[in-house]
Amino acid sequence: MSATIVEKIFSQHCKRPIRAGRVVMVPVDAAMIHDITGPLAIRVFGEMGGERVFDPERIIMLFDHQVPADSIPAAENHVFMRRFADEQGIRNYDLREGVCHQVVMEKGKAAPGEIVVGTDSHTCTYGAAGAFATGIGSTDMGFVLKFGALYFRVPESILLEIDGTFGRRVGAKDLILSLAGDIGADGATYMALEFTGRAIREMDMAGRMTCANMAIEMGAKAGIVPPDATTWGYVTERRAIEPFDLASDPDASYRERRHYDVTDLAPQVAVPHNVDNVVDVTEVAGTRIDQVFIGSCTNGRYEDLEEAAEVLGSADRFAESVRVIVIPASRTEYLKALRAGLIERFVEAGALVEAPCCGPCMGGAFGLLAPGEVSLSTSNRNFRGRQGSTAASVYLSSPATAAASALYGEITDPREV
Ligand SMILES: CC(C)[C@H](C(=O)O)[C@@H](O)C(=O)O
Ligand code: SF4
Repeated sequence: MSATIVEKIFSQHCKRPIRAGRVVMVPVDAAMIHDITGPLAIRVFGEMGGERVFDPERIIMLFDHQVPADSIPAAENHVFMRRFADEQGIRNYDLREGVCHQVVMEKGKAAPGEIVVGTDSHTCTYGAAGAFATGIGSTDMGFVLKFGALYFRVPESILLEIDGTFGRRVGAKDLILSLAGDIGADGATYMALEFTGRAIREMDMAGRMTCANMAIEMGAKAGIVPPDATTWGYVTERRAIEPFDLASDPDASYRERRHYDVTDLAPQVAVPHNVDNVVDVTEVAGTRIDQVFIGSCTNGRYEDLEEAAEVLGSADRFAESVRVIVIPASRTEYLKALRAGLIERFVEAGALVEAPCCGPCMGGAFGLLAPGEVSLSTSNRNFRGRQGSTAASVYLSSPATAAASALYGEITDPREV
């Protein structure tokens, strides 16, 4: 019987054929917790009588939302989590390595065919590695920490066939914003989005991560890119694993099949205050902005910084009227950008370059907006109040559009720079 890639992943974990709609208890291959959601998960683990975690090697703990600690309660959370890591022997790597999703991917902790959970909604990012990855609540995570397994209702899938080739300065972020605009913030609720087609096949891992990352912005349980040579190249560089075939059967049963072509796609912008409120950049060009944020688990990779630096070109400075905040998503990405001279260019041009963390993305740590201020951000959410005052406005775009806009102090079409 034919199956989607998601049904195959669940079937392999259950060792019997499983189709969408079934509720099954499955073992997870890895579990990620961070500084905001981790403490509650650890407490639930304790309340369940948990003494030892199911496997310290499969648990990834990271600090990213509030680092360095921006309040005494945040510092207390960090202490609590460090103590738990020591007690349990959770020693994957430095807790301050960077934004959780970037770190899980770059350390090879998610691989094709695996099931990975995390107490963060953008855990779906690891679908770029061909894993079924999804965000779960801290209570569920308490159970996972103890038992290494969780109940799932196996989701139906929507097949996205994305054809064409991107125009100059248009890419993965523009695609995923346009999909959010078309499908809507709740258009894929509890489904898996399967990304296929030429535009995806030709996309690098950074772009695939940007796409999978935002599956949740359409309500999806997961986003997944069937593994190909690009995926295996990335994963085998990071862990010892033999490539194998894993793809949906051509006659698999989908909830829906949708076709798109990126050839004529313009740079996209999500306008306040919803991610699915998406327009071509030309419709909002000229909107004055106070802050630009280039970073986050959506667009804080080396490739994103390179895209922004390319738009900056040989210009002396970003516009005086704009605060430009650049945050590489991890220490590894930071070092790559540093060694390539990108960080130097951003600092010369007037940007504030911060150490890897979530930064202003969630308005948690710093970079907050005052009432009436406007931000353009390469992150994934522009909800009211997300980056500070509820009377501020957040627009979302690609790194190229963000850099072009930072140069002129207003939303700018990067194709014109
Ligand atoms: C803090 C965390 C629970 C949250 C999430 O789950 O996504 C955050 O990362 C976000 O982006 O809003
Ligand atoms: S960078 Fe933003 S979206 Fe990503 S995990 Fe951090 S707060 Fe959430």
